[in-house]
Amino acid sequence: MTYAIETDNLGKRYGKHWALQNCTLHIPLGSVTGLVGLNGAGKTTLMQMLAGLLEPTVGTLRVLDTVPSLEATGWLRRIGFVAQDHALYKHFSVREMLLLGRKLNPGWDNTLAQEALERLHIPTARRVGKLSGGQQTLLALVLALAKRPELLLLDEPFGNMDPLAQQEFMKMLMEAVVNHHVTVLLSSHRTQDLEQICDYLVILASANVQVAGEVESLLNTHKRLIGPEADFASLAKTHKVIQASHAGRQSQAVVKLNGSVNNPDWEFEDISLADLILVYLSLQVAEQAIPELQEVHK
Ligand SMILES: Nc1ncnc2c1ncn2[C@@H]1O[C@H](COP(=O)(O)OP(=O)(O)OP(=O)(O)O)[C@@H](O)[C@H]1O
Repeated sequence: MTYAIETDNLGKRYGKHWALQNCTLHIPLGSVTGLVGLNGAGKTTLMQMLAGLLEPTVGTLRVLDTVPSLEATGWLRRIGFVAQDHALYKHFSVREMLLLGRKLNPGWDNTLAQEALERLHIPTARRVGKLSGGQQTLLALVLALAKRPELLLLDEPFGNMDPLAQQEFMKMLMEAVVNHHVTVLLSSHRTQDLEQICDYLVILASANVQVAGEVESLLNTHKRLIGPEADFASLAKTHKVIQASHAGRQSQAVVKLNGSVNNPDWEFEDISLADLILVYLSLQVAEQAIPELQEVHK
Protein backbone atom coordinates (compact mmCIF):
# COMPACT_ATOMS: atom_id res chain seq x y z
CA MET A 1 0.00 0.00 0.00
CA THR A 2 1.57 3.31 -1.15
CA TYR A 3 -1.33 5.60 -0.40
CA ALA A 4 -3.27 5.90 2.83
CA ILE A 5 -6.08 7.73 1.05
CA GLU A 6 -7.17 7.29 -2.57
CA THR A 7 -10.22 9.03 -3.92
CA ASP A 8 -11.44 9.14 -7.48
CA ASN A 9 -13.91 11.75 -8.63
CA LEU A 10 -15.43 11.73 -5.17
CA GLY A 11 -18.42 13.98 -4.57
CA LYS A 12 -21.08 14.70 -1.99
CA ARG A 13 -24.29 16.58 -2.72
CA TYR A 14 -26.80 17.92 -0.22
CA GLY A 15 -30.01 18.52 -2.15
CA LYS A 16 -28.89 20.60 -5.12
CA HIS A 17 -25.72 21.83 -3.42
CA TRP A 18 -22.39 20.07 -4.00
CA ALA A 19 -20.39 20.17 -0.75
CA LEU A 20 -17.50 18.42 -2.53
CA GLN A 21 -17.01 17.37 -6.14
CA ASN A 22 -14.44 15.96 -8.59
CA CYS A 23 -12.20 15.11 -5.68
CA THR A 24 -9.31 12.92 -6.80
CA LEU A 25 -6.53 12.50 -4.26
CA HIS A 26 -3.58 10.19 -3.59
CA ILE A 27 -2.32 10.89 -0.09
CA PRO A 28 0.88 8.99 0.76
CA LEU A 29 1.06 6.56 3.62
CA GLY A 30 2.99 8.05 6.56
CA SER A 31 2.45 11.64 5.46
CA VAL A 32 1.21 14.55 7.55
CA THR A 33 -1.24 16.32 5.29
CA GLY A 34 -2.66 19.77 5.83
CA LEU A 35 -6.20 20.22 4.52
CA VAL A 36 -7.08 23.86 4.03
CA GLY A 37 -9.85 25.86 2.46
CA LEU A 38 -12.15 28.75 3.22
CA ASN A 39 -15.21 28.20 5.41
CA GLY A 40 -17.62 25.90 3.61
CA ALA A 41 -14.98 24.61 1.16
CA GLY A 42 -15.82 20.97 1.93
CA LYS A 43 -13.12 19.92 4.41
CA THR A 44 -15.41 18.39 7.04
CA THR A 45 -17.48 16.68 4.36
CA LEU A 46 -14.32 15.05 2.95
CA MET A 47 -13.15 13.95 6.41
CA GLN A 48 -16.53 12.44 7.26
CA MET A 49 -16.50 10.40 4.05
CA LEU A 50 -12.93 9.24 4.74
CA ALA A 51 -13.98 8.16 8.23
CA GLY A 52 -16.92 6.20 6.83
CA LEU A 53 -19.48 8.40 8.55
CA LEU A 54 -20.93 9.79 5.34
CA GLU A 55 -21.79 8.05 2.05
CA PRO A 56 -20.46 9.68 -1.11
CA THR A 57 -22.98 10.74 -3.76
CA VAL A 58 -20.55 9.89 -6.57
CA GLY A 59 -17.03 8.56 -7.01
CA THR A 60 -14.95 6.02 -5.14
CA LEU A 61 -12.61 6.04 -2.17
CA ARG A 62 -10.24 3.69 -0.45
CA VAL A 63 -8.73 4.46 2.93
CA LEU A 64 -6.00 2.13 4.23
CA ASP A 65 -6.89 -0.16 1.34
CA THR A 66 -10.48 -0.46 2.58
CA VAL A 67 -13.77 1.11 1.58
CA PRO A 68 -14.48 3.05 4.78
CA SER A 69 -17.67 2.04 6.51
CA LEU A 70 -18.79 1.75 10.10
CA GLU A 71 -19.90 -1.78 9.20
CA ALA A 72 -16.42 -2.86 8.01
CA THR A 73 -14.94 -5.17 10.65
CA GLY A 74 -12.46 -3.39 12.91
CA TRP A 75 -12.66 -0.20 10.85
CA LEU A 76 -13.06 2.20 13.78
CA ARG A 77 -10.04 0.72 15.50
CA ARG A 78 -7.83 1.56 12.52
CA ILE A 79 -8.63 5.25 12.44
CA GLY A 80 -8.72 8.05 14.98
CA PHE A 81 -11.22 10.73 14.02
CA VAL A 82 -11.46 13.89 16.07
CA ALA A 83 -14.39 15.93 14.80
CA GLN A 84 -14.90 19.64 15.50
CA ASP A 85 -17.64 18.78 18.01
CA HIS A 86 -15.64 15.90 19.53
CA ALA A 87 -18.10 13.54 21.18
CA LEU A 88 -17.03 12.87 24.76
CA TYR A 89 -19.08 11.52 27.65
CA LYS A 90 -19.38 14.65 29.79
CA HIS A 91 -20.44 12.76 32.94
CA PHE A 92 -17.44 10.43 32.85
CA SER A 93 -14.21 11.32 34.61
CA VAL A 94 -11.08 11.51 32.47
CA ARG A 95 -9.94 8.23 34.07
CA GLU A 96 -13.23 6.55 33.08
CA MET A 97 -12.77 7.76 29.50
CA LEU A 98 -9.37 6.07 29.48
CA LEU A 99 -10.93 2.85 30.80
CA LEU A 100 -13.54 2.97 28.07
CA GLY A 101 -10.85 3.53 25.46
CA ARG A 102 -8.95 0.53 26.82
CA LYS A 103 -12.05 -1.71 26.69
CA LEU A 104 -12.98 -0.74 23.15
CA ASN A 105 -9.52 -0.82 21.58
CA PRO A 106 -7.27 -3.88 21.64
CA GLY A 107 -4.27 -1.78 20.60
CA TRP A 108 -4.83 0.77 23.39
CA ASP A 109 -1.61 2.35 24.67
CA ASN A 110 -2.37 3.30 28.25
CA THR A 111 1.15 4.50 29.00
CA LEU A 112 0.94 6.91 26.08
CA ALA A 113 -2.45 8.17 27.29
CA GLN A 114 -1.30 8.69 30.89
CA GLU A 115 1.93 10.41 29.90
CA ALA A 116 0.17 12.64 27.39
CA LEU A 117 -2.41 13.77 29.94
CA GLU A 118 0.39 14.55 32.39
CA ARG A 119 2.31 16.54 29.78
CA LEU A 120 -0.86 18.49 28.98
CA HIS A 121 -1.73 19.03 32.67
CA ILE A 122 -5.15 17.40 32.37
CA PRO A 123 -6.30 16.03 35.76
CA THR A 124 -7.52 12.44 35.40
CA ALA A 125 -9.93 12.66 38.35
CA ARG A 126 -11.94 15.55 36.86
CA ARG A 127 -15.27 15.07 35.12
CA VAL A 128 -14.98 15.64 31.36
CA GLY A 129 -17.78 18.23 31.46
CA LYS A 130 -15.79 20.25 33.99
CA LEU A 131 -12.71 20.54 31.77
CA SER A 132 -12.26 23.72 29.77
CA GLY A 133 -13.13 23.65 26.06
CA GLY A 134 -9.45 23.48 25.11
CA GLN A 135 -8.79 20.67 27.61
CA GLN A 136 -11.73 18.68 26.19
CA THR A 137 -10.24 19.03 22.71
CA LEU A 138 -6.87 17.86 24.03
CA LEU A 139 -8.51 14.88 25.75
CA ALA A 140 -10.26 13.90 22.51
CA LEU A 141 -6.92 14.08 20.70
CA VAL A 142 -5.14 12.02 23.37
CA LEU A 143 -7.87 9.35 23.20
CA ALA A 144 -7.48 9.23 19.42
CA LEU A 145 -3.67 8.92 19.69
CA ALA A 146 -3.83 6.21 22.39
CA LYS A 147 -5.89 3.97 20.08
CA ARG A 148 -2.65 3.76 18.07
CA PRO A 149 -4.57 4.19 14.83
CA GLU A 150 -3.05 3.80 11.38
CA LEU A 151 -4.70 7.04 10.27
CA LEU A 152 -5.58 10.13 12.28
CA LEU A 153 -8.23 12.47 10.87
CA LEU A 154 -8.23 15.74 12.82
CA ASP A 155 -10.82 18.36 11.93
CA GLU A 156 -9.68 21.80 13.13
CA PRO A 157 -7.84 20.41 16.16
CA PHE A 158 -6.18 23.66 17.24
CA GLY A 159 -9.35 25.75 17.49
CA ASN A 160 -9.43 26.49 21.21
CA MET A 161 -5.99 25.34 22.33
CA ASP A 162 -3.58 27.67 24.08
CA PRO A 163 -0.21 28.04 22.30
CA LEU A 164 1.74 25.92 24.81
CA ALA A 165 -0.77 23.07 24.75
CA GLN A 166 -0.74 23.24 20.98
CA GLN A 167 3.06 23.08 20.85
CA GLU A 168 3.05 20.08 23.20
CA PHE A 169 0.32 18.35 21.22
CA MET A 170 2.17 18.90 17.93
CA LYS A 171 5.24 17.28 19.50
CA MET A 172 3.19 14.25 20.52
CA LEU A 173 1.69 14.05 17.06
CA MET A 174 5.12 14.06 15.45
CA GLU A 175 6.33 11.40 17.92
CA ALA A 176 3.40 9.21 16.81
CA VAL A 177 4.34 9.81 13.16
CA VAL A 178 7.99 8.93 13.73
CA ASN A 179 7.58 6.08 16.22
CA HIS A 180 4.36 4.48 15.03
CA HIS A 181 4.20 5.59 11.37
CA VAL A 182 0.70 6.98 11.73
CA THR A 183 -0.63 8.91 8.72
CA VAL A 184 -2.22 12.24 9.63
CA LEU A 185 -4.75 14.38 7.78
CA LEU A 186 -5.57 17.57 9.60
CA SER A 187 -7.66 20.53 8.62
CA SER A 188 -6.71 23.90 10.00
CA HIS A 189 -7.07 27.58 9.28
CA ARG A 190 -3.76 28.24 11.06
CA THR A 191 -1.39 28.25 8.14
CA GLN A 192 1.74 28.95 10.23
CA ASP A 193 1.11 25.79 12.26
CA LEU A 194 0.69 23.66 9.17
CA GLU A 195 4.06 24.89 7.98
CA GLN A 196 5.73 23.28 11.00
CA ILE A 197 4.37 19.78 10.57
CA CYS A 198 2.98 19.09 7.09
CA ASP A 199 4.80 17.39 4.28
CA TYR A 200 1.74 17.16 2.00
CA LEU A 201 -0.90 19.76 1.28
CA VAL A 202 -4.46 19.76 -0.07
CA ILE A 203 -6.28 23.02 -0.71
CA LEU A 204 -10.02 22.90 -1.35
CA ALA A 205 -11.78 25.82 -2.99
CA SER A 206 -15.53 25.97 -3.49
CA ALA A 207 -15.94 22.21 -3.12
CA ASN A 208 -13.10 21.40 -5.56
CA VAL A 209 -9.48 20.35 -5.12
CA GLN A 210 -7.41 23.38 -6.05
CA VAL A 211 -3.97 22.10 -5.05
CA ALA A 212 -2.69 18.70 -3.94
CA GLY A 213 0.95 17.80 -3.62
CA GLU A 214 4.10 17.36 -1.60
CA VAL A 215 5.03 20.52 0.23
CA GLU A 216 8.65 20.37 -0.95
CA SER A 217 7.64 20.11 -4.58
CA LEU A 218 5.01 22.86 -4.23
CA LEU A 219 7.61 25.20 -2.73
CA ASN A 220 10.09 24.33 -5.50
CA THR A 221 7.61 25.15 -8.24
CA HIS A 222 5.95 28.24 -6.73
CA LYS A 223 8.05 31.44 -6.66
CA ARG A 224 7.53 35.13 -6.28
CA LEU A 225 8.86 36.90 -9.38
CA ILE A 226 9.67 40.59 -9.58
CA GLY A 227 10.39 42.20 -12.94
CA PRO A 228 9.45 44.63 -15.71
CA GLU A 229 5.74 45.12 -16.31
CA ALA A 230 6.41 45.24 -20.06
CA ASP A 231 7.48 41.55 -19.97
CA PHE A 232 4.60 40.38 -17.82
CA ALA A 233 2.32 39.19 -20.62
CA SER A 234 5.04 36.99 -22.12
CA LEU A 235 5.85 35.54 -18.68
CA ALA A 236 2.19 34.69 -18.18
CA LYS A 237 2.09 32.81 -21.49
CA THR A 238 4.53 30.18 -20.20
CA HIS A 239 3.99 30.10 -16.46
CA LYS A 240 0.80 29.96 -14.45
CA VAL A 241 0.29 33.26 -12.69
CA ILE A 242 -1.54 32.73 -9.43
CA GLN A 243 -1.44 36.31 -8.16
CA ALA A 244 -0.06 39.50 -9.70
CA SER A 245 0.25 43.16 -8.87
CA HIS A 246 1.69 46.02 -10.90
CA ALA A 247 3.23 49.23 -9.56
CA GLY A 248 4.73 51.71 -12.02
CA ARG A 249 6.84 49.75 -14.46
CA GLN A 250 7.32 46.82 -12.12
CA SER A 251 5.28 43.70 -11.71
CA GLN A 252 5.25 41.23 -8.86
CA ALA A 253 3.72 37.83 -9.32
CA VAL A 254 3.43 34.52 -7.56
CA VAL A 255 3.71 31.93 -10.28
CA LYS A 256 3.65 28.20 -10.68
CA LEU A 257 6.69 27.63 -12.85
CA ASN A 258 6.44 25.64 -16.03
CA GLY A 259 10.14 25.12 -16.72
CA SER A 260 12.73 27.85 -16.27
CA VAL A 261 12.33 31.62 -16.63
CA ASN A 262 14.57 32.70 -19.49
CA ASN A 263 14.35 36.45 -18.97
CA PRO A 264 17.25 37.58 -16.68
CA ASP A 265 15.32 40.75 -15.73
CA TRP A 266 13.03 38.70 -13.47
CA GLU A 267 14.18 38.18 -9.88
CA PHE A 268 13.07 35.10 -7.94
CA GLU A 269 12.09 34.81 -4.31
CA ASP A 270 11.06 31.70 -2.38
CA ILE A 271 7.67 31.79 -0.73
CA SER A 272 6.65 30.17 2.53
CA LEU A 273 3.96 27.50 2.75
CA ALA A 274 1.76 29.96 4.67
CA ASP A 275 2.14 32.48 1.81
CA LEU A 276 1.39 29.85 -0.81
CA ILE A 277 -1.80 28.88 1.01
CA LEU A 278 -2.87 32.52 1.38
CA VAL A 279 -2.25 33.21 -2.29
CA TYR A 280 -4.42 30.27 -3.35
CA LEU A 281 -7.14 31.07 -0.85
CA SER A 282 -7.35 34.66 -2.05
CA LEU A 283 -7.39 33.52 -5.68
CA GLN A 284 -11.10 32.69 -5.61
CA VAL A 285 -11.94 36.16 -4.42
CA ALA A 286 -9.50 37.76 -6.88
CA GLU A 287 -10.89 35.79 -9.81
CA GLN A 288 -14.35 37.12 -9.14
CA ALA A 289 -13.10 40.68 -8.74
CA ILE A 290 -10.50 40.88 -11.55
CA PRO A 291 -11.62 39.08 -14.71
CA GLU A 292 -8.26 39.62 -16.49
CA LEU A 293 -6.46 37.71 -13.71
CA GLN A 294 -8.83 34.84 -14.30
CA GLU A 295 -7.73 34.81 -17.93
CA VAL A 296 -4.06 34.77 -16.91
CA HIS A 297 -4.58 31.93 -14.44
CA LYS A 298 -6.26 29.75 -17.05
N1 LIG B 1 -25.61 18.29 6.60
C1 LIG B 1 -25.54 19.24 5.66
N2 LIG B 1 -26.65 19.60 4.98
C2 LIG B 1 -26.60 20.54 4.01
N3 LIG B 1 -25.48 21.19 3.64
C3 LIG B 1 -24.36 20.89 4.30
C4 LIG B 1 -24.32 19.90 5.34
N4 LIG B 1 -23.05 19.80 5.79
C5 LIG B 1 -22.33 20.68 5.07
N5 LIG B 1 -23.09 21.33 4.18
C6 LIG B 1 -22.66 22.35 3.21
O1 LIG B 1 -21.58 21.79 2.47
C7 LIG B 1 -20.55 22.76 2.26
C8 LIG B 1 -19.25 22.24 2.82
O2 LIG B 1 -19.35 22.19 4.24
P1 LIG B 1 -18.16 21.66 5.15
O3 LIG B 1 -18.64 21.65 6.55
O4 LIG B 1 -17.66 20.39 4.58
O5 LIG B 1 -17.07 22.82 4.94
P2 LIG B 1 -15.72 23.12 5.73
O6 LIG B 1 -14.67 23.36 4.69
O7 LIG B 1 -15.45 22.05 6.72
O8 LIG B 1 -16.07 24.49 6.46
P3 LIG B 1 -15.50 25.15 7.84
O9 LIG B 1 -14.09 25.59 7.58
O10 LIG B 1 -16.40 26.31 8.04
O11 LIG B 1 -15.62 24.11 8.94
C9 LIG B 1 -21.06 24.05 2.91
O12 LIG B 1 -21.63 24.85 1.91
C10 LIG B 1 -22.08 23.58 3.89
O13 LIG B 1 -23.08 24.56 4.09
